[in-house]
Amino acid sequence: MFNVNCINKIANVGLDLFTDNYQMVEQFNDADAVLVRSSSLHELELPKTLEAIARAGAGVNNIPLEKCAENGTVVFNTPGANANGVKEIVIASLIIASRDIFGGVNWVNSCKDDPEVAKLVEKNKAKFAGTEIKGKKLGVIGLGAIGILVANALNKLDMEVYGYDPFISVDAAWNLSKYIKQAKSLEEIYRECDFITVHVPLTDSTKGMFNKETFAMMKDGVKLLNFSRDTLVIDDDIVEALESGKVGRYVTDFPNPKVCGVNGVITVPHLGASTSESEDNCAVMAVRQIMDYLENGNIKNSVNYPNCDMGVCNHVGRIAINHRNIPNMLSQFTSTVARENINIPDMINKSKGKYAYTILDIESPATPELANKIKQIDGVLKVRIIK
Ligand SMILES: NC(=O)c1ccc[n+]([C@@H]2O[C@H](COP(=O)([O-])OP(=O)(O)OC[C@H]3O[C@@H](n4cnc5c(N)ncnc54)[C@H](O)[C@@H]3O)[C@@H](O)[C@H]2O)c1
Ligand SMILES: O=C(O)[C@H](O)COP(=O)(O)O
Repeated sequence: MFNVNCINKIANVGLDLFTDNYQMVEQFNDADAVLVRSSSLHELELPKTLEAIARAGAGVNNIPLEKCAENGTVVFNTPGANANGVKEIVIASLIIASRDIFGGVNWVNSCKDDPEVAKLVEKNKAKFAGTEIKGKKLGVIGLGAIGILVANALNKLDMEVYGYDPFISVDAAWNLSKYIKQAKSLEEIYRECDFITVHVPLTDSTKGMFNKETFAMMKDGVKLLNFSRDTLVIDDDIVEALESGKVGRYVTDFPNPKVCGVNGVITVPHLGASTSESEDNCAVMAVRQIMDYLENGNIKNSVNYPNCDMGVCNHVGRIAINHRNIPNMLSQFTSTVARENINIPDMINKSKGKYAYTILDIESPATPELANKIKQIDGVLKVRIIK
C-alpha cells in the first residue's frame, strides 16, 4: 500500500487513477508520494521514506530540488500540461494591456444607477480608447511549452513576433512557426518590441532579469506581461518605470504589496493555469508519473533525476537505486549482486548533473539484505525493492 499526501487541491480526474493499492494520508511525514501545486516545500523536513514529489504544474521553484535529490526523493513536474491555459490568458492580457477595458468597465459600474448611462457612455468612451495588437511587435522570452504556443497564436493574430531562447529544445524548435523572427539577444527584443511576454523558469540566472538597466533599453511605453514568476521583475524598478512612462502597462499573475494598486499595473490572482482543463491535465500527468515510479521504478519528467524507463518488470526481481553521479558506482552494484550469485538480465543507468539512477532487474527475488548491502556503498542515496 502506498500513502499519498496532497498539499494542494488536485483535480479528481487525476486522483481517481489511484488504485486500491493507494491511500490518501493527511500528514506529509506519512507520505510515500506528495502531490503539490504552488505551496512552498522549502521549509519542510523531508522524511527519508518520501519517494516522490509531483508538482502538478510547470514551475518548481517552490520545491528544494537538491535537498530532495540528496534525500533520494524524485521530483516530477508536468511539462506542457497547463500551457494552453497560460497561452489563452496571455492573449487576453495583451488585449487588456492595449485597451482600457477594466477602466471602462469600472467606470460604467460606477454609473449603474444613472438613467442616462447610455448617453454618458457615448460622451465618455473616448477616455478608455486604446490601440489594436495587429501589426505591433511582440517579444516572447522563453520558447518552451508556453512561449511557443503564445508566439504561434499571436502571430496568427497578425502580430510581428520575435522569439528569444538560447536553450530552445529541438522539439520546441520544430513546433515554432516559421514566421517567428529569431532574436539573437535580449537587447534585440528590448529595442524592437512594443509588447514583451516572459515565459522562463525562475532560477538564479533569471531572477531580477527585468530591472532598471533592462527597462532603459526598452521602447518608451512598452507593455510587459509576466505570467512566469514574481521575482523575475524588480518591483521598485518596474514601479519607477511605470511612473516615468517608460513602461506603459505591467500585467502580472503574481500580485504583491509593492505592485498591487500601482497605476498601470494589472494584477491577476495567479490564474494562468487555473482552468479545469489545465488542472485536469496536470493532475493526470502527475499521478501517472508517480504511479509508474512507485510501481515500476520508472522516471518520466523529473527535474532532479534523469529520465529512466525499463517498462514493467518481467524478471523475478527489480531494485532501483538513486545515487550520486560519480565513478565506479555501476561496477560496485553489479559486483554486490554477483557476490550473491544472482544474474542481472537487464539494467539501465542514467545521470542528470550530480545525480544518477540505476534499475537492476535480477533473476532472484530482491531481498532486504541485498538492498542493505547496496545501500552501504558510498554515494548511494536510496535503494528501493520494486519487486
Ligand atoms: N502563471 C501560471 O499559472 C503559470 C503556469 C505555468 C507555468 N508558469 C511559469 O512559466 C514558466 C515556463 O513554463 P513552460 O511550461 O513554458 O516551461 P518550459 O520549461 O517548457 O519552458 C521554459 C523555456 O525557458 C527557456 N529559458 C530558460 N532560461 C532562459 C533564459 N535565460 N532566456 C530565455 N529563455 C530561457 C528554456 O530554454 C525553455 O525553453 C514556468 O517555469 C513557470 O514559472 C506559470
Ligand atoms: O508553474 C505553474 O504551473 C503555475 O504557476 C501554476 O501554478 P498553480 O498550479 O498553483 O496554479
